[in-house]
Amino acid sequence: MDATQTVSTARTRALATEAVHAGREDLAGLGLHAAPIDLSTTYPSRDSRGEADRIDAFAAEGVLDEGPPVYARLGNPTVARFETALARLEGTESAVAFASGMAALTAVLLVRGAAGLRHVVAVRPLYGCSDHMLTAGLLGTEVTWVDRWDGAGAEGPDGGGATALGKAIAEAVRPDTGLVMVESPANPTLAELDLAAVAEACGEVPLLADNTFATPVLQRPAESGARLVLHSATKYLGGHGDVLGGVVACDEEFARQLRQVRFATGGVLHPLAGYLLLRGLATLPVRVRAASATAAELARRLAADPRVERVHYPRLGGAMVAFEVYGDPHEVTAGVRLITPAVSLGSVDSLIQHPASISHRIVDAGDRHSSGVSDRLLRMSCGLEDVEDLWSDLDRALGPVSLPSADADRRRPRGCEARRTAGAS
Ligand code: MET
Repeated sequence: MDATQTVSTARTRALATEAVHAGREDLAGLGLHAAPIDLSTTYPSRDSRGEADRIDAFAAEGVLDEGPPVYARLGNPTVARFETALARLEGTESAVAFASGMAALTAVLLVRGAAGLRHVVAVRPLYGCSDHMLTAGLLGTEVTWVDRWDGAGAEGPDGGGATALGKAIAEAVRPDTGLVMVESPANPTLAELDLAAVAEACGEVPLLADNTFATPVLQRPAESGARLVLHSATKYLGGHGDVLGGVVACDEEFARQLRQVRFATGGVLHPLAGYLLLRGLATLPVRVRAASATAAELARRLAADPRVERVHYPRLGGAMVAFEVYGDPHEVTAGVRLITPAVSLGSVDSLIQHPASISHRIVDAGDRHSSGVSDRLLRMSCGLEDVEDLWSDLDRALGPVSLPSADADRRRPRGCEARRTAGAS
């Protein structure tokens, strides 16, 4: 594979600088400013023997030596630039990009399944389709759910629940466990967990942390011991709601296996998507910080609003807010005019959706409820609009104040009290 794909995990430059320059270091030498988009599906060579050797090496090792990738399903130079940049931001050796976040998760499960390690330990809530893939055993996997609410009270990194959750995970691990999977902050409740404690509890089993909501701007799970960092790149990495993609940041050994699965299954990222994702990374720190400030302010206002029963906002911060209304949540999604009523997240414009109807519809209602996904929960992705305009839209959509007696303590935003400043450096 292209030499730029494997990078040193030691980052010497600040995150904002890497976001703009990683994966592009050779451009000036090429006489270019913007990254070139290579749309080739195949790559000519008059040396068939040489190509045979390179294909053998890829089949055995998941790595191509220098030179063109033979065929676009093995690799693509534009996509490789995005992979290099994302690996640098997450502080991992490598990254492997896919057509979507679900294609990326599929590849991870196939890698482990192929090694005979078909058992997965997972913590709810997870994104609805991830939950469904594991619950239904679509890829021949078997899942043991460890519910973060079960007796642990493990709602935050600082709670004693971290130990209980770690214990529950360690107890759930079997000889055929190939993966432990978590989200923090989780989709859609924004529940957090102590990634370092979970990684420790995993022992030798790789921990996959979905970092889609936090992004490497707020949190780098590899530094806490996660071997695999998953992103739906469709969200904050792309940042403009116009590109679908997924990526796994990890060590080079795992990356080689992922590339082999990607070649076999064909879930490749399109080069144009690779270009857009690379471009999206350049503004990631600025977008995430600006949208997070807006989200924190909206969380504060929602928490003080008598029409809102409960607000979920991570201690870590971030641009997502979830809240439970006393009234009909469907009326709120129907009532917004500036905010887009749509699933997905991470775009420059704000989106709101009802998880029980869309993102988590496919999860059994009982499992949704027991993992804290109430039918009255709304999930909002804050964009870059002015906070006052967003608030007036939400305020109008929430409708008239007609109250059950509101318990101020219940309405306090979870996590806000102990919220840390995002430490992106
Ligand atoms: C197809 S529904 C969900 C899309 C996206 N993963 C979200 O959580 O919004």
